[in-house]
Amino acid sequence: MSEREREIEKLNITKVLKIEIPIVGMTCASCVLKVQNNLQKLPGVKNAVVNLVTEKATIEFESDKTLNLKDVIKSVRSIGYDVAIQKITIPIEGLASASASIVENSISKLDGVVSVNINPATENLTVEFVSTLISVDNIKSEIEKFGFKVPHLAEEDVELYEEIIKKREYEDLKKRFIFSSILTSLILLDMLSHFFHHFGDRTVVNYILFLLTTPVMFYGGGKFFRSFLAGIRHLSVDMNTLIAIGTGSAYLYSVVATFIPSVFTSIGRTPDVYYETSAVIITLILLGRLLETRARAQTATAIKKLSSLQPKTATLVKDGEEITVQVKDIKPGDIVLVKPGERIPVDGVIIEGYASVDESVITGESMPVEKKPGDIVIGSTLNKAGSFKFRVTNVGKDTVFSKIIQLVKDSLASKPPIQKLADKVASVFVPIVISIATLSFIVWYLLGYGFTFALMNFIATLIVACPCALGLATPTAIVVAAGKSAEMGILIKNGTSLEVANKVNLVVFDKTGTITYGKPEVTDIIKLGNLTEDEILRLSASVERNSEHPLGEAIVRYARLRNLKLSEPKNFFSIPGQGVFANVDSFEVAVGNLTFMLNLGIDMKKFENTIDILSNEGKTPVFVAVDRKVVGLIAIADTIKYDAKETISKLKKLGIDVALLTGDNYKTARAIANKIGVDKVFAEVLPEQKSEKIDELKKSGYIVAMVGDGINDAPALAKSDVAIAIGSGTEVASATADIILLKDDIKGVLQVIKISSKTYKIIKQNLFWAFFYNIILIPIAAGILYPFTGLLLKPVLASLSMSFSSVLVVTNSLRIKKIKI
Ligand SMILES: Nc1ncnc2c1ncn2[C@@H]1O[C@H](COP(=O)(O)OP(=O)(O)OP(=O)(O)O)[C@@H](O)[C@H]1O
Ligand SMILES: [Cu+]
Ligand SMILES: [Mg+2]
Repeated sequence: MSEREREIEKLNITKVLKIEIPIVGMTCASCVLKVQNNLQKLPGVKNAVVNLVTEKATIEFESDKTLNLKDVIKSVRSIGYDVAIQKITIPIEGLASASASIVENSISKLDGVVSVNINPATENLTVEFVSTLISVDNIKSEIEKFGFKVPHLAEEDVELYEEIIKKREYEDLKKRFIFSSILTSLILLDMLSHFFHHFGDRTVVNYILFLLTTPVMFYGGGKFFRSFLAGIRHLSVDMNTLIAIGTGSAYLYSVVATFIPSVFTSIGRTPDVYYETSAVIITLILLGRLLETRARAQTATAIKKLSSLQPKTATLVKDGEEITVQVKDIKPGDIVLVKPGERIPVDGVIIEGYASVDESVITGESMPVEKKPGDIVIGSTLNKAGSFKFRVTNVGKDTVFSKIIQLVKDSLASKPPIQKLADKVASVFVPIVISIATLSFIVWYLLGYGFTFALMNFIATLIVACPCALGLATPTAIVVAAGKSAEMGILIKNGTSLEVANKVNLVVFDKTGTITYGKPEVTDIIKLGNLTEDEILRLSASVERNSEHPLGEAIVRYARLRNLKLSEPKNFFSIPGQGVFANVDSFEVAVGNLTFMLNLGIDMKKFENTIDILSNEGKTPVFVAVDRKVVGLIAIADTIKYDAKETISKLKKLGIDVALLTGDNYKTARAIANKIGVDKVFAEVLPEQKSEKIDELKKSGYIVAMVGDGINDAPALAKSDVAIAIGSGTEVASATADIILLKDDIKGVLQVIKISSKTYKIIKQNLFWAFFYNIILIPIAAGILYPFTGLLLKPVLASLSMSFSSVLVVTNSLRIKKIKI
């Protein structure tokens, strides 16, 4: 069983619920791990994944257990981080103190509500809640249940709220940075001028430096120390530990030297101070975080843009009148009017009028699609011209567009294997670094290089080793890649497939509906007996009426086109991969391929030539036998997709093998394969054998991407290493696939492979920078090269390079946006 099959099975057995919680205050890979591990310890939690870029924890838990939000918050807070909690104050008219407690009670029981507080004096209700779990509207309608009137609240959008928190955090960071940098420049000014050293009293200077540095430490770097202290209580270490120990040790030493210099003078040492080291490091780290936050915000722009495309209001037609309503109030069955230039609010079926719809938000294809009554329209797509009414089918979370956004968001909560490895390393990294730094301090001190020298190496080692970039390496790349591909109409459901897609060396294409448009048409009718063409067609179409096979549909359609009157088939049965059989009028009619005819005991020798001629043209010959006698042959052909040939030659140029997999006869398949430049053809494969074929290919050493329609080909897709479902724009969720191409052409396969290899390359570069770079610099910072070359890494340089490495990693990830395909 493949990992995916196992996953599907797992999902079926115990129903797993998933919630998303926004977390604030995480800075690095070890923070992510700490939060993850802590959440995982909560009872009932099956899995917790934290994304540093979206700053969300996705918690999966068994549905028969309830997850207490308070426990989640407690668990997050206990290690020094916080859940982003939104607070809203709602004025409620006539809230008597008697009913107040009832309202308070029922609201506090809602999922996602953290606390409720009623102030009877001001008639205000204050609710703290987690915006990913409950909306202001939910709270509002709960209050209204008790008959209170809630005034119109400012349209509080969940996404928007997250922006506000992020912005507030950013502004806060900026304030701290500006404050620290001013004080730090004063400190450096003093250092450079040596003014006071020449003219002033040394202790006075130290006092001034103390006064300048202390606010930098505890206001500027306050967060690092708070998280450090919270971490100590749980014996957990992270980036903050390194920064706090590094800058704290220099600071503490200086404080002692300033206030009780006798401690040092008594053992014959000068009471030196290192205030500037601490201040500069803190300021540089703040600068790095500031730049990184800015770059990080850009990584998710594509996804944000996607969410912002959902319209807020719509025109509802009710009793002949047009009223403007909120989109969230629309229900299935409602009739909605859409005018030119408007976005279609939800999914539905046109009942009146015509439209020319730009579906690029879904498919990435900007050519408008013409729509008429009976056609499906998808919410959030743009009506360019024409105005129409449609009946609503899906609203809210059920719309295609919401499902797409959800899939994109889900993909951000998954980690590719390469990151799991990095996580493992990160979890042991910090304690190891602390040991190395301590060891280097002891060694240098014992070797007699002096206290200052030992201390500076100690600090430099701690700071340069900070793994903050490690936590950004993968998620930033994945967020950019997910956004970029969504823009092109590609949904990558998980990080693993992104990693595997990059290693694929064989792409297997299903034929019907994948290489071809899947709308086969009758091209020839050949008489092989006494019946007329129309009679051959009428009898076969009468049988195929009951078949759902595209070939059958083509025959029926053609018969209808010729206005033939079809009969009712009796005793219908179909044999997958062969054909169909039924009694029509007084005849026994069989319609199917050569195998089917042979199985019916019909001698087919004399038709071999005809079969060859048609097959070599890429047509599928379908025989019609009446009372076990072949009376005719219907040739059916499907159009090859316009971009098949080009895409396949580009895939081959990348060194990837390409194969065609079909139930159709070998010659027809071969002819089509030749037209598009495919060498490997697996034909006459019965539907249930397709997955065995994939298995076989995998065993022979291929890493197989299977491209199919996601519905008929589900078993074969499930077996492949990377399952790519094509053109299932409206079936987003049902498709068994890792990657969904929303557009009905096959270029997407090439794009997927290019995006994944680019992303994977960037992730590898990022991990290298974030990690090996640290590993190389740690020994240098610890002073290993000093005895041979005199090379050392000053603490200030160490903090520059650490800050630089996270900015570099994020900026590098942004390069995925620019990929050209
Ligand atoms: N309803 C039918 N009417 C006529 N022929 C049929 C029917 N069903 C199957 N066949 C015959 O069996 C063959 C194999 O069918 P199958 O559904 O396995 O593959 P396919 O649809 O032709 O191709 P692909 O595997 O690429 O989807 C068809 O090519 C056709 O010759
Ligand atoms: Cu760091
Ligand atoms: Mg088929």
